Amino acid sequence: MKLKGKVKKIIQEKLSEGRVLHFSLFDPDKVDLETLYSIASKLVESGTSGFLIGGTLGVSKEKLDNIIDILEDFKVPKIIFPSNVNLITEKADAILFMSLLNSDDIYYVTGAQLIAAPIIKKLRLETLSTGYVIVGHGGTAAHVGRARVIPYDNIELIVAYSIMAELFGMDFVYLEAGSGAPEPIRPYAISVTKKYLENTKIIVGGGIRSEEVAKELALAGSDIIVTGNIIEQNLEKALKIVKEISNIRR
Ligand SMILES: CC(C)=CCC/C(C)=C/CC/C(C)=C/CC/C(C)=C/COP(=O)(O)OP(=O)(O)O
Ligand SMILES: O=P(O)(O)OC[C@@H](O)CO
Ligand SMILES: [Mg+2]
Repeated sequence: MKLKGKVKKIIQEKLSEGRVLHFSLFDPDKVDLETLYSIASKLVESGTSGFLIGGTLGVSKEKLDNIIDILEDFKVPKIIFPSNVNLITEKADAILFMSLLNSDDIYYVTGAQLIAAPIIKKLRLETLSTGYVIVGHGGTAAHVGRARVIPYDNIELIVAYSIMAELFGMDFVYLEAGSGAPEPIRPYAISVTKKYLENTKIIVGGGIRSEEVAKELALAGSDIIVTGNIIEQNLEKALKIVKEISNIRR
């Protein structure tokens, strides 16, 4: 189902009900196209609120388009999680229009966004403006994005970057520990950051592999929790995480 132009509204409505959202990340370089539909339907049944589609290495627009075609029927938004300008497709409902705020490479701060902006405008693709901030382990995204990775326990820097995102008027700040990170963003970092933000919502992802951690991050103030690897590695566990998050009311 096409949800273009309605994605931000859907997210805001769900958050205003006191809910915490779960987004499922599909990495086009890793998903098995044979099982994708059934995995997606189990995730939707368990309460996932969105599909993030994106990856760092090995991701082509063709792979991206194939995945969105398979996910088309689901009544949850298909949102591009871009690693570069080649991953813009009108098949998606929205794109995280993101800037890697702690990158040392201007390309990932405003360079890719300059190229992408006119294309996105022409395609009338809905944008979720996002300050992408890589913390801790960082993973492939940190390497490719030449991020000056913030230590897990440097709360002051995490807060400062999050305030930056808000002062830029961004819809979201995405606190990223990196795909497959050995440990996730600290709940304490979330709860402190939450105190400083009025409008910008917090997305957290990277290394979230248990219901307990997901619940802690949700109760600490995360608005959207993203899991990727656990879906690929242990679907049962992933579904438990989605259910745990979906049952939370703040
Ligand atoms: C706005 C547009 C079109 C582009 C912006 C591009 C930016 C800012 C990129 C930041 C740096 C970067 C490489 C981000 C990747 C984000 C992402 C898709 C992470 C998930 O990647 P996984 O594929 O799960 O990680 P692995 O490759 O380690 O599996
Ligand atoms: O794959 P995981 O470790 O769940 O991370 C999700 C996302 O934050 C990766 O960019
Ligand atoms: Mg990948």
